[in-house]
Amino acid sequence: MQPKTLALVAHDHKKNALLNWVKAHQPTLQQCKLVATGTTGAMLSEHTGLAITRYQSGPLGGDQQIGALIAEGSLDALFFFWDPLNPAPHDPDVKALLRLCSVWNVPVACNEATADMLVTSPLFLSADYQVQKPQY
Ligand SMILES: O=C(CO)COP(=O)(O)O
Repeated sequence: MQPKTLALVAHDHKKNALLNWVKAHQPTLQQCKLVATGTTGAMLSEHTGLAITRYQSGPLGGDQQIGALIAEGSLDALFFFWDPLNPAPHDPDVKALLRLCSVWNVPVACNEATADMLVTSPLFLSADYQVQKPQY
């Protein structure tokens, strides 16, 4: 069974929240393949030592690169602590990424509470469980 591939993304005002969340769940997360947008990935690996594949920074296309993983069926879940209180210049990319999660039935957590539930879910963690991809 392949390890699950998880994407970790946070806007600047949410990066500390994501770091704290990652530290709290590090034993589980280190069994997964982790990918992230550029600045988020650099910050998380610097402070946790986790191996994280980094894509471009979000405003430079990183959200779209993670979206491409979704479209090719290579992502098992997205943890995206986006900032509801500050506008992002690449808001269309943010919306597109969240939209693809709905299109492809990819679990997505946008805050700590949902992220806690997803990453501790026996269903999600079970080796046999595969998210059902819709047929188009
Ligand atoms: O902007 C982002 C997501 O939309 C995150 O990008 P960074 O991880 O490069 O800050």
